[in-house]
Amino acid sequence: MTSIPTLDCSNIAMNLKDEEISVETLKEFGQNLFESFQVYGCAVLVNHGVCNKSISDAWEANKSFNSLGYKEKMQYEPGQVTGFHNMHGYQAMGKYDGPIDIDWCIRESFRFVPTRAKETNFNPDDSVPGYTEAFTNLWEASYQLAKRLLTSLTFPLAIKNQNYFTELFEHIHTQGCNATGLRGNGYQAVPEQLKDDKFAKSDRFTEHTDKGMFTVLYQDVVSGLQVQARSGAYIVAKHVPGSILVQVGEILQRVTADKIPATPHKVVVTEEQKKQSRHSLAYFLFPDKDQLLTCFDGSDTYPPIRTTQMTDTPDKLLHFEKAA
Ligand SMILES: O=C(O)CCC(=O)C(=O)O
Ligand SMILES: [Fe+2]
Repeated sequence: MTSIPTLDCSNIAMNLKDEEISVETLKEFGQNLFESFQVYGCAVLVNHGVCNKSISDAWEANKSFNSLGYKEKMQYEPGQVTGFHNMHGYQAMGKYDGPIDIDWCIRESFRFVPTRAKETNFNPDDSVPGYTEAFTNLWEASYQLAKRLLTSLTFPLAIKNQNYFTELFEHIHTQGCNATGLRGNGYQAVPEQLKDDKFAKSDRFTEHTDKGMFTVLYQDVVSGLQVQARSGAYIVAKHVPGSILVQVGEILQRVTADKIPATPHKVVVTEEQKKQSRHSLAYFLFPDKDQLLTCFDGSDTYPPIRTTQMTDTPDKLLHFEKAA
C-alpha cells in the first residue's frame, strides 16, 4: 500500500537560523513539499528540529487534561463566543447521552490561542500545572516551522516575494487579531457497556478538510488517521516516531487558486483501537482575521474574501464559490 512521503528536513531544520539556509536549499525543499502536497495532500517531516521537549511537554499536558473527569473539564468550556478568533477553551464533541449513565464522548478538544489565554480564565493550569506554558511553547515552535515551510512554497509557485504568505499573519501575536490555535484532541476508549451502541461505532472524526492555511499535526502511536490522496484513495497515516505531519487547509487552497488543494482526512477506529484512547495535537495556522484573501496569481478563481468570512461561516460550500 502506498504511504505518505517522508521529507528529510535536516537542511532547513528549526535549529538553523534563516541566514544559515541557502536559497537553493529552501527552493529544493519547497519543490519536494509542493510535489508531496500535489499527490498526497500532505507530507511527513523528519529531522525537523522542533524541540522534542516542546512536543513531549504539550503531549503530556494534553493527555493529563483529557484524563480529567467531565465536570472538571467543563470548567474550561467557554460557552458561546463571538468570532472564531475568540474561541479558546474546551469542547466536548459527540457526547453520549443515551440510557446508560456514563461520561463518554467520541472526541474532545482544547483549542489553545496564546493571546486569548492571556485574557481569559479558561486555562486549565489549576487542573494540569504547566499546561499554558507547554501549549504556548509548542504553538510558537509550530509557528516558526510553518513560516519556514510557507516561505519554501513560494518557489514552486514562482512567487517573487518570499514573504508573500508570511505577510498574511503579521498580527499573529496581537490580541484579538488572529485565530491560529493549537488544538489538543482526545478520543476516549469506548467503554465496554457501549461497544454495541451505534453511536460508539462511528468514526472518531468524520471526513473533513481543515480550514486554515495548513495544519501541523503531532500524532499518536495509536493510529487511525487516514488522508485522501489526489487519486481519491484513502491512505493510512502511519505513526513515524518523532515525525510531524503537515496537511493543506482550505485557505491555502483558496489563496493558491487550487494549485495546492485542501486535504480531506478522517480518523477511523478498529475494534482493537476502541479499547485504547488516542490523542493528537493539531496546530492550525490562520491569516490575520481581517486579512483580505486573494488568489496569488491575480486570477479570479475565487473572489476576495476576509479570513473571518472563511472561519465564521459554517457552510464550507460558501468558501469555495468560484468567481462568476
Ligand atoms: O487526531 C488526528 O490525527 C486528526 C485530527 C484532525 O483532523 C483535526 O484536529 O482537525
Ligand atoms: Fe483535521
